[in-house]
Amino acid sequence: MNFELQKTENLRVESITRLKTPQDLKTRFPASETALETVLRGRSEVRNVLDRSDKRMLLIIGPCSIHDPEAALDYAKRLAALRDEVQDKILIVMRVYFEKPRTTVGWKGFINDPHLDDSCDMKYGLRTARKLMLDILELGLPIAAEFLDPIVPQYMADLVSWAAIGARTVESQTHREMASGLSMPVGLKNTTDGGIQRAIDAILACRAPHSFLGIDQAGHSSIIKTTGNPYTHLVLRGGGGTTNYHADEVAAAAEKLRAAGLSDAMMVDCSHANSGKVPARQADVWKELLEQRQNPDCPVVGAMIESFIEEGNQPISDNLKYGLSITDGCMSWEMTESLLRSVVE
Ligand SMILES: O=C[C@H](O)[C@H](O)COP(=O)(O)O
Ligand SMILES: C=C(OP(=O)(O)O)C(=O)O
Repeated sequence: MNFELQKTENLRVESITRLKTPQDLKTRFPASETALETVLRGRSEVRNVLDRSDKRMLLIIGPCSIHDPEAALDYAKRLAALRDEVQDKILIVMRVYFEKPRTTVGWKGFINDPHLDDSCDMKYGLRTARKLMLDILELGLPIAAEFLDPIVPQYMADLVSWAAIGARTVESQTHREMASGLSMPVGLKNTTDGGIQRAIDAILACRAPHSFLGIDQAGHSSIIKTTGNPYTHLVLRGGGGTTNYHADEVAAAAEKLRAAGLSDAMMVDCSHANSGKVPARQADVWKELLEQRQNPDCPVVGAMIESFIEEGNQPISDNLKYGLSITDGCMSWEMTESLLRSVVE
């Protein structure tokens, strides 16, 4: 065999397509003063909740994933009005999730495959995602996102007020490094087996400075040096076939955080394993959290709910129902409104 003639790289790569740089996209879709004010106010309010100087409950709420920008903006308009109604008691930030981590394979979210047909038109995905975020921010509604691909934050982290590192990536050094340089507070999910130690390790890792490889605003590969992110915190989401939002589980998690020298201020995801992925059960989790918060020492400062216009979810098809999730099931808008209004009545 003549090894000299053998190709040794890209043997399994079909194509590589260049994209606009992050700077180009931002020039094409710049943030207005109103949008930037919404981002900054959102970040500051979330930090105040985590520091407990703002006693309101933080609520990250919105669809499991964005697949239809029109329906997402429709939802955002309703949520912006509800946010104003409940703002004395609840600080609402909209879940605007464009990236989906999968257990095995599946649709990876709007940025990766915006046309839902495996054409993976990421040019359109990045552009449309940024445009939708700007439209939502114009409503005065701050945005929460999960960051999965380490390149994506360069294109849109400037528009995000709270970010998540998910249960499937919380142990990944790449994601911990990324979170150490993000400008907004970052919630670290417990792992899918329900264990919280990896998330606590992640908080410690994200708070430290790191140096790693990434891209700059011009798209050049670069050495990124970060200072560490002090607003990294735990998000309990259940797992391993069980929940972890009950008072004794929250107290045990708080104890572990304090033992690690961390603040025990944490959030609870009412969905995922905590709801057994039954959308309406999120309401039971939410109500129990409100009860726990009657105790002034309760470490739960925030919650997450997956909510959209219609209740439930649907498989991807050519005939999608408007306002219905194509990933995990969501609580309906009707239930969302009545659940949140009942807190201020
Ligand atoms: O939040 C959404 C899902 O729980 C997550 O993306 C994993 O989904 P999967 O187990 O269906 O792949
Ligand atoms: C994937 C998500 O959550 P988790 O990482 O907890 O599974 C999510 O919130 O969309």
